[in-house]
Amino acid sequence: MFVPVPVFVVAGPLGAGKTTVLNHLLRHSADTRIGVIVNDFGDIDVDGLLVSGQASSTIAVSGGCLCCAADDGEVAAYLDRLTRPRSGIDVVVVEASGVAEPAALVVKVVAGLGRRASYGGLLVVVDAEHPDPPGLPGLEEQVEPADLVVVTKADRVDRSALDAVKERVRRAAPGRPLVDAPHGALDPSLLFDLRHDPTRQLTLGDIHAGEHAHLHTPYRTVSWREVRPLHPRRLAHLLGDGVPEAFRIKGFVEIGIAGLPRRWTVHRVGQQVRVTPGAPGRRRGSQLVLLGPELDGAAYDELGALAVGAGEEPDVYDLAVLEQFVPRRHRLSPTLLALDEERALDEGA
Ligand SMILES: Nc1nc2c(ncn2[C@@H]2O[C@H](COP(=O)(O)OP(=O)(O)OP(=O)(O)O)[C@@H](O)[C@H]2O)c(=O)[nH]1
Repeated sequence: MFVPVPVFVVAGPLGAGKTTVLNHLLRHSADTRIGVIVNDFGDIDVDGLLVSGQASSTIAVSGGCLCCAADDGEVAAYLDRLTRPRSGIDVVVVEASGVAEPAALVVKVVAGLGRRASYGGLLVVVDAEHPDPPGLPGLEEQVEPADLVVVTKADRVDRSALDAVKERVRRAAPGRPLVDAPHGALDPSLLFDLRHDPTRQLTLGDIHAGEHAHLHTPYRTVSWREVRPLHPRRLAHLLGDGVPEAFRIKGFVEIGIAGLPRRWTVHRVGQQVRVTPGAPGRRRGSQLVLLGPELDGAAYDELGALAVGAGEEPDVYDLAVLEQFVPRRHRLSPTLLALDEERALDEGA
């Protein structure tokens, strides 16, 4: 019997943890073959690179928001491609960009289903630390159309703040399942067994299509590439608070210290900064995307100063400054500094 391929939408504001949840699902979905459509608002396809290699098939769409795509057929064409019988895909997951309006994206997806796909439901990711990022629809508006609400970053807030966020979710999306997903750890069956309640079917009328564009208007994006290695201390400054207007920074960087892992993945969400060794893809150099409602060209001045200059040689002390943002288990500088000290003692003896 022919069974249409369910299509799930994963949405939530910038940096909430959508890609982290999606990657967890991809790694823990056993034999389920998952096709993914990943949408990045910036010109550099960061999320696409972070999920590709794990999904059975990935379509990455960058440089704009799918929910505003002028061409209604765009989503339909992607779904058609992923659900062709020979692709063998069991489930499709669409990851929204962080500035998407979830309801508007769902309408686009439902309109693009065709005969081989069915709408599975909407998972909305809520960041317990930043439930209302600047310039984006508030928490209530985000979760109202959800079929499943997932809370991330409980580890970043105290109990009362977490309870307050959950209480807001319960009021805005009564009766909808609400679960924690620390570092993206969501049981895949919660998503794949989801049944969308058709009585809550959204229509374009519901989302006031005419007003929809306003939600994106305040958000600006700066996409930046550099082929020279970056200076770790200056990068740390930029990620810390060098461009306070950038609510979100993400991408891959190459650090200029001889003999050390050179490519890193970086994330900033509000005040949370995380840098981890390694980066997907074979592209050399650094690629960063900055997003924020107040962002302007001044960001390029900070970015322009990041590369290691002629005659400069960043050392392990510079690395240590960047490593304040690296999880303890990945830090190299404590070992290198201890070796340095030992060597100095030996030489002094
Ligand atoms: N401390 C902590 N960090 C988390 C958790 N979940 C995700 N993160 C981190 O939050 C940052 C952003 O996560 P992403 O998954 O890239 O967020 P996103 O929603 O896909 O981001 P955009 O696509 O830019 O909107 C990354 O550094 C993640 O490691 C969590 O539960 N706790």
